[in-house]
Amino acid sequence: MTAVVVEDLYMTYRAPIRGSGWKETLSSVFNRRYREVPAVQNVSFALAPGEVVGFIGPNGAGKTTTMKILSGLLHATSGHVRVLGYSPWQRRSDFLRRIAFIRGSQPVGGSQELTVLDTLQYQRLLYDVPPADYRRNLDELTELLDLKDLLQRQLRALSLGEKMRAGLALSLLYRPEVMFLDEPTLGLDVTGATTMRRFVAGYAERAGATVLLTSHYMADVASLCPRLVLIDKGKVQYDGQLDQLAAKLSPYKLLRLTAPNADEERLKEAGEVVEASNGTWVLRVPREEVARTTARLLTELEVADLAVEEAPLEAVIDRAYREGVG
Ligand SMILES: Nc1ncnc2c1ncn2[C@@H]1O[C@H](COP(=O)(O)OP(=O)(O)OP(=O)(O)O)[C@@H](O)[C@H]1O
Repeated sequence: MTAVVVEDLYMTYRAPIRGSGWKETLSSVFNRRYREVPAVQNVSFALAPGEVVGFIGPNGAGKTTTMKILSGLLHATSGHVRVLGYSPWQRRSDFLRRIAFIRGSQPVGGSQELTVLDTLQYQRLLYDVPPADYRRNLDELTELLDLKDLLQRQLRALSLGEKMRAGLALSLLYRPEVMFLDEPTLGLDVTGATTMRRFVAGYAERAGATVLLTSHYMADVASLCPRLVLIDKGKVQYDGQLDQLAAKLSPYKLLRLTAPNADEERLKEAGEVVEASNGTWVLRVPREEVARTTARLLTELEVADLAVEEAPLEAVIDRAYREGVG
């Protein structure tokens, strides 16, 4: 059984055309015209239960639209979508109890005057969480998300990182089996983002949850997602393993070499020098020549340390966005 199935998904928004200037604005009130904005075109992919998959693409690629369709907030123009066997747009309560859609840009909705604890209790009633499960889950989430000092505070008084932790607790209180995470580390500091990643990975593993995650931060993708679905202009450009994408798009590897007495001119013959400081060099070497170049450097130089690294993921993804995956 697959957790999420998307086949031939299309979504077109109907956006009103508004004129500029008061005359045109007034006339567009009485004489409405619309234009069709294609957001998702022929998207297909499937997620197995327990898979954690990165859903990435440049701004406006169609990621949030797809997630809104998968969580039932939007009805697709056409195509076939199933999440845990349900049609999401029907928004049946038993479906909603098994999924969570968490957005870094709006981590907690509802009244901002309520305290975190009140909101959690309200959530318990809304999602019909049995009292014993509620207490157990709340204790666990309080510990893992460091919520103790936040429980009595009003939502409106929380920082972005604190709101995100509260938002996660609200969504995970009912133990969803599928999570759609839309930029969960948006605006978080380094520690906040690391906590978030660790928490998501831990929850997915413990609960066996399926996770589809969008992020513009490659550190999220690299640390959480062995598989990527890359979309651009509403179409899937790549669906496969992250490391295979890196191998395909980056014909180079980096050799990080510490050799205090090395001659830079000699190193330039081995590869392009991209960094040099205090006896440590980073050379960019064509992938197919890495083994030969490494062996040569080790025999010719007095090498204190040598490591072979993949090109940074940012560079790989930037290339995928600019030039396509091909
Ligand atoms: N309510 C709407 N009405 C009209 N067009 C929309 C609407 N929402 C999104 N779009 C358009 O649909 C396309 C896809 O938008 P979407 O928000 O899904 O992209 P995204 O990949 O999530 O982008 P980002 O990374 O910037 O959040 C864009 O061209 C966007 O302008």
